[in-house]
Amino acid sequence: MSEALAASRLAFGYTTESIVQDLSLDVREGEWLGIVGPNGSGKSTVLRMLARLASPRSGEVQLDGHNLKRLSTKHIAQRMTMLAQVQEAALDITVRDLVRRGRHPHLKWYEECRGEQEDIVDWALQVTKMELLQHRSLLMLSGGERQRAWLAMAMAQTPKILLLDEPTTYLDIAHQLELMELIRQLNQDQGLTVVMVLHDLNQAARYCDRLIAVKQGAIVQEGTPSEIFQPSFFREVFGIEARIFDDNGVPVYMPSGISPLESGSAH
Ligand SMILES: Nc1ncnc2c1ncn2[C@@H]1O[C@H](COP(=O)(O)OP(=O)(O)OP(=O)(O)O)[C@@H](O)[C@H]1O
Repeated sequence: MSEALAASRLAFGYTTESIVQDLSLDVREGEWLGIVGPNGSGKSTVLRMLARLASPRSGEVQLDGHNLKRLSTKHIAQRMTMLAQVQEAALDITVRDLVRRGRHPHLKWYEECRGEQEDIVDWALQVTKMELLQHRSLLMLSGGERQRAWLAMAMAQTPKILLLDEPTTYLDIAHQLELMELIRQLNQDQGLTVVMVLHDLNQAARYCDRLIAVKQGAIVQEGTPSEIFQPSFFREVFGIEARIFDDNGVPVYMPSGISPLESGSAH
């Protein structure tokens, strides 16, 4: 399997203080990679660098073997899209118009979104279950509905690589599972490469092929969910004690308390 994205020796900081240091990772084509770690550890920053929304102080990201810095925005948008953690303030446009924006990278400047393009918009609305709300303004949606509208836009972009930052935050449990199942379907049927920051570690273990744990701007552990889910992982990365169970081959953890030694030092 070839690499869809490769980051080498990334460093980032807003001030002289480092937020990310010497971080390298590869994302294979068709893989579902989960990024986990405590609050403020640098997960969103890493994702933003992979999407070229943040420029590394040093190091580089390659998309399909090409330095991201040298690719056009349009080329990148045809290959990859990112659904950010907190969407910008709601716009007064309809859900359908938002989703149509997902087609822009695939249109010539003079082309309008119609015909086959509109079929893709219909498909994106359908798979995200937003058909009934498509004529509603974004201003008149709940947080979860708005989240799904942005996901529909990302789907309409028909990316090969989807980057998501805690996409389930505003969703109730049924919509969380629907979203994860939808992404699984796209991942398995269409080979969509997925990189996802997730706080729910049990969901991460259930869906991701591989996990990387980030702490203080560096990768501290990496492996399949079964390799990663050990009491020492929860203690060292999150500062908690946990028991691990097996649910038909999927590891599941149950927290039992704050680790005495790690207490207060997880962040
Ligand atoms: N605009 C900014 N200016 C200065 N520092 C920032 C800025 N944005 C983020 N940071 C800091 O960078 C660090 C990493 O933030 P980042 O959002 O990448 O963490 P995260 O692991 O995604 O956190 P969370 O799980 O809370 O979403 C944090 O310490 C945060 O306070």
